[in-house]
Amino acid sequence: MNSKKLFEEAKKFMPGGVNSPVRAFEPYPFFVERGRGCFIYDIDGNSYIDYCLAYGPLILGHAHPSVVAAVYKQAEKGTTYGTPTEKELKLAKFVVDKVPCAEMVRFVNSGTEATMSAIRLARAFTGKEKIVKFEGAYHGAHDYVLVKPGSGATTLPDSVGIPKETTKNTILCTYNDEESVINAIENHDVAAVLVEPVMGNIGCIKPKKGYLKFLRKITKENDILLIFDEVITGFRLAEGGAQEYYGVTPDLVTLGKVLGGGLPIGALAGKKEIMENIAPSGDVYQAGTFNGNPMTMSAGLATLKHLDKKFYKELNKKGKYLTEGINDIVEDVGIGYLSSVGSMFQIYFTEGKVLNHEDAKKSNVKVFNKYFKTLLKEGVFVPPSQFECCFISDAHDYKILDNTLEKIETSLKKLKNE
Ligand SMILES: Cc1ncc(COP(=O)(O)O)c(C=O)c1O
Ligand SMILES: N[C@H](C=O)CCC(=O)O
Repeated sequence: MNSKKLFEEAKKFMPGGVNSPVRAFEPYPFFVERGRGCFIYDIDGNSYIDYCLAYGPLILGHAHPSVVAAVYKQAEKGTTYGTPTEKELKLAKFVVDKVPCAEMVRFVNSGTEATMSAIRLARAFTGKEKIVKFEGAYHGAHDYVLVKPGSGATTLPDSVGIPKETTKNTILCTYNDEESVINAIENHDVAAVLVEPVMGNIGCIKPKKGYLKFLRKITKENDILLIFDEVITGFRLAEGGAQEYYGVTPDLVTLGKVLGGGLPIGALAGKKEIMENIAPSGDVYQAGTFNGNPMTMSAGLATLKHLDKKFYKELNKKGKYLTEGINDIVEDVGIGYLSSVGSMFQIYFTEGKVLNHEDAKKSNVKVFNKYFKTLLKEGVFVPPSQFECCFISDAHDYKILDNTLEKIETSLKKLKNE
């Protein structure tokens, strides 16, 4: 069966034919046969250079030999026990060692669980209920944060099925804008400011100079916890994530993606005095059958052992090479606006800078969709939405990057001439 037929069949058995909305694109998503290095192969015999990388986790590329070996070795010993293993301790020590704000860690199974638990913890610790979130930021698919979210929900109305009682405590602010945060804090008793330090679910938007420092200062002065949602940026921008990259230390961090080496994971970490409020040492309930799963811990450890300072220097150098190349193309051809940081990037089809959700939403989605389809035909897979972010892995070499630049140029020239 080919992808088209499988998708028709899948729609009969799974809502929309997929298990996460962003995966469904027109006319049908390709069904994957396998992945290797920077390539993903579909069941129809096509291969693509992959810049989606499963939405971020695959920093070493697909099926890295040391990750495969670690997972295989663990599988032979059992896949889950419901009782502690030394691997959890090793990964927790790794996080504490590398991530500036992390003194203790709780492993969960997804970024969604991580932010949900971090908010609960922040509310318990501060005794307050309101949280600030930014328009266009995505923190997973739970009720507290599905208010003007990014990612697959960007172009949809806010999800139905969420009680108003739940979201009345979620205060929306504008990213890269000081005034909206000052107003929110003046008018509400805020427990926590939750921010993606780099917005990675509305494309890719960097914090303007000093913005994260401003958030740190204003939260500290008002007894508000600052939570960095580093599900994307954690172990992506630097060993210590965005907090190391930008030199701003939050009170709590949520992690996921890269940390699990391609297996499902989430984590929350932070100062000991806050983290010790989590059960069983404290009264904030958090639990999970698969928390700290040994398969995930193995994949995480096998991945993180490659991620030292030298690794990020090289990865970010590749990021600079590719994005400078794209920027030149965008300027020469006269279409698109590139936004990037480290090994993360996105092209918007809009005039002027993209500093927040509103700017991003001005992008011409129809043009983006054409760009996506042309690139796919050329053998390059970027996430199928304007409001997702592209990633580079260690497996993308310079020859591949040059090849990608040629294909992006072809695709943008086609669009320009239409
Ligand atoms: C910044 C951010 N937070 C939270 C999440 C939720 O993570 P998950 O999809 O693992 O639940 C995501 C991605 O989905 C994310 O990008
Ligand atoms: N933007 C999301 C995570 O970063 C994409 C993953 C998903 O929702 O399937």
